[in-house]
This record gives sequence, C-alpha cells and structure tokens, in this order.
Amino acid sequence: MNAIEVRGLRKTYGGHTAVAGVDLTVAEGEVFALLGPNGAGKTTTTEILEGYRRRDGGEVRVLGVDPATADRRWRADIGIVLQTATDAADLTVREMVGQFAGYYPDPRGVDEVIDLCGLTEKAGARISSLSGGQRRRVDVALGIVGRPKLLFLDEPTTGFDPEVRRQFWDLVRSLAAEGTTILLTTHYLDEAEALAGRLAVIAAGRIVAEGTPRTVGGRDRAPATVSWVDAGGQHHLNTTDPVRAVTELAARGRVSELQVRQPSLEDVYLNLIGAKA
Ligand SMILES: Nc1ncnc2c1ncn2[C@@H]1O[C@H](COP(=O)(O)OP(=O)(O)OP(=O)(O)O)[C@@H](O)[C@H]1O
Repeated sequence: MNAIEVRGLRKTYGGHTAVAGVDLTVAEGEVFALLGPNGAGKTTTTEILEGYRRRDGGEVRVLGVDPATADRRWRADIGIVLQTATDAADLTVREMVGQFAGYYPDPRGVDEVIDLCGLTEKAGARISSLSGGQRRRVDVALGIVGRPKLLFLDEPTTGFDPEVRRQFWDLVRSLAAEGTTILLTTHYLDEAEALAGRLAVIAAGRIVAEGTPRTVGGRDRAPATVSWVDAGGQHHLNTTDPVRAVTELAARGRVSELQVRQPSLEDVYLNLIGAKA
C-alpha cells in the first residue's frame, strides 16, 4: 500500500485556484519533499492530506483512508509538525510532551523523545522561556511522540541554527530508518537534497517536476560548465560531456583553475519556477 495517493486534487478559495489538479504518490517508508515558492499550494495540499482542510475535487488516500472521513485511529497514525510554532504555554517541555503522549495508544517514552529532539537540557524549562529554534524542536517532539507511521513536516527547520539543523536531519534519517514515511515541505533545497529520496516541485497549484534530487527537472542530463584559465584568459564551456572536455584540456597543458560545475538542485529549481510560476 502507498502511504499517500492523490489524483486530480483541486482546491479553490473564492475565485482563486490554490491547487489545480495535483497527482502525488508517496510509498511507505519514503522521505518525500514538496518544494515550491510562497503561495504555490504546498500547505493547502498537505493540510488536505492531514484532514484539516476540505478539498473541492480529486481522490485522496492517506494510509489507505480518505482524510475527509477519517477517525481517531487513523489520526493516531499521523504525526504533524505545522508551520506555526507551539503557543508559549506555561508548561515545561517534559509536561507538554507527557500530555501529548497521553493522547496516543502506543507513545514513545517522554524522555526518549526529549532526547531525540535535543531538548534534554531544557526538559524542565517552561516552553515560554525557550528560544524560537528550541520551541520548534518542541513542535517536532509533539509530532513524533505518538510513534506516527506518517509524519508531516511543514518547514520544520525554519529558525534553526546550522548545527541544530544538522541534528534535526539526523533525527529525520533515524525516523526514516525505523520505517516512518515522511512528507517534508521546505524552502531549503540543501535540506531536500540531504533528506528526500524523491521530491516534487509545485508552482501555481500544479506539479511542474518530480523525481529524485539527482534527476528532477533533467538535472542529470543538463550541461555542466567547465571553466579554466590559460594564456588567452578565462574560459567557460557548457557541455554535456565534461569528462571529454577536461581530458582534452589536460592534453593541451598550461591550464589552471580548472573547475567543473554541475547544475545544483537550486539551479534546476529556479529554472522550473521561473518557467512555470
Ligand atoms: N484560508 C485561505 N483563504 C484564502 N486563500 C488562501 C487560504 N489559504 C491559502 N490561500 C491562498 O492559496 C494559495 C496557496 O497557499 P498555500 O498556503 O497553500 O501556499 P504554500 O505553498 O504553502 O506557501 P508558503 O511557502 O508561503 O507556505 C495562496 O495564493 C494563498 O494566498
């Protein structure tokens, strides 16, 4: 069974079409990233999958169930980390995670979750006293305490410092290694590249490209840029066969500052968005 199956999903707000026929399949155990500019329709799509918004058209199955008619048992298998951070509650981190653990039939241990999220030192601190990045980690803790089969992460690392981001990536990898399916929405292309097995780019409510981070948008077939300096100055060559270009340059000799640059995921993404947005 696929964890997520979406066919022809549509959502309109007033006269504005936010999601204009999205098809999406995410297999069990996959980490799948949804990329796209502000207003592309990512949150609308994921909130329909989470059962928080009604759709206007299309077929949706999440863990085999239509989220529009799902019950509490289904909800217990879903973990959600929303874009907005947890309210500055008067509870401590341990109390808050403990309270959420009580909502689920088979929760993880409270201290295990706190440790996984790098919050051990702050376990006894009130949430209202935490920094933005630490609060975000509490959101993640609340999203995973129920041992979800499917975890939605909506821009999870916004406001994280680089070290904490890396720790968070390790956490996502360990959840994925345990078999958790993860749908990740992010604006950080390095994050998508580091974590996702597959990804889709959404623009103006439509999927404009889908693939692995290496192949999406024809990235693996796009020309590379070979640059070098010789007696004639600096040169740049766009070529689909950079190995041959470098071999020929090496045979010529007296070449310095040789560089081969493959298109980055960001190059491909910006190209896709520029063309379709
Ligand atoms: N509740 C709402 N009422 C009216 N319009 C909405 C509502 N929610 C979203 N929209 C509109 O739908 C479109 C898609 O919004 P959505 O929040 O899904 O985008 P997004 O890709 O998640 O953007 P971001 O990257 O900024 O989070 C936008 O044009 C937005 O203004």
